[in-house]
Amino acid sequence: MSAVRSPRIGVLALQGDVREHLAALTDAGAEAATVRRPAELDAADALVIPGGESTTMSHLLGVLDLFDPLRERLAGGMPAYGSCAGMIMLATTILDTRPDARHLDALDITVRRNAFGRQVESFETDLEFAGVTDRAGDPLMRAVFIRAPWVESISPDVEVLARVPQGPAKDRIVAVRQGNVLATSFHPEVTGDRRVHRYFVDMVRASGV
Ligand SMILES: NC(=O)CC[C@H](N)C(=O)O
Repeated sequence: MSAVRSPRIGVLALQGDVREHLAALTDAGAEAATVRRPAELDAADALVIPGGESTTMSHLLGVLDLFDPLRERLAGGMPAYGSCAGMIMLATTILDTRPDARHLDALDITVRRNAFGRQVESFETDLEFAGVTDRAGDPLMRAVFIRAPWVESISPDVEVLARVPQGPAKDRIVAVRQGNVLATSFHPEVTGDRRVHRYFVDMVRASGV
């Protein structure tokens, strides 16, 4: 009899905080590995798409022959978590992007790129994250936003997990989930708080992959 194995979670390693996501996933109980080639995607049960520049990421996915296989895996229900540019890549509709940028259509939301504008391009705030900070004794979550998108609108089967708590962007949606797909406008990999990665690893386990 074999023990239940840890989920194998790939981190798309084209741009962004790849090492930080690998470390956070390992801390959260997953086996984590970089994904740069189709065979590495095949070997993963689930995928994290880090931040970066979504238009560049879209281009690189095409160059590396990853775009179509990734779209297919997502359409087949592979769990995925996108942070910042990763959220943009997963969405169905992007505002303020380049006409030639492609995206993965896995999350039925409209996202606005660089939505917070110049004055608050990068900022941090403490927020409520549904299913995480509302458990007894769990503190608010520190969220770091870097030229981040926000979610402008969602379809009815998308669950809102977090909103901006105060300031000019108060109540804007910054974390969502639809089935096996999770996305945050902010970067939990940089704070040392592993709760979002644990939430995702739990999602992957529950998906039965
Ligand atoms: N930190 C980030 O991932 C920024 C996202 C970037 N502004 C984009 O549009 O893709």
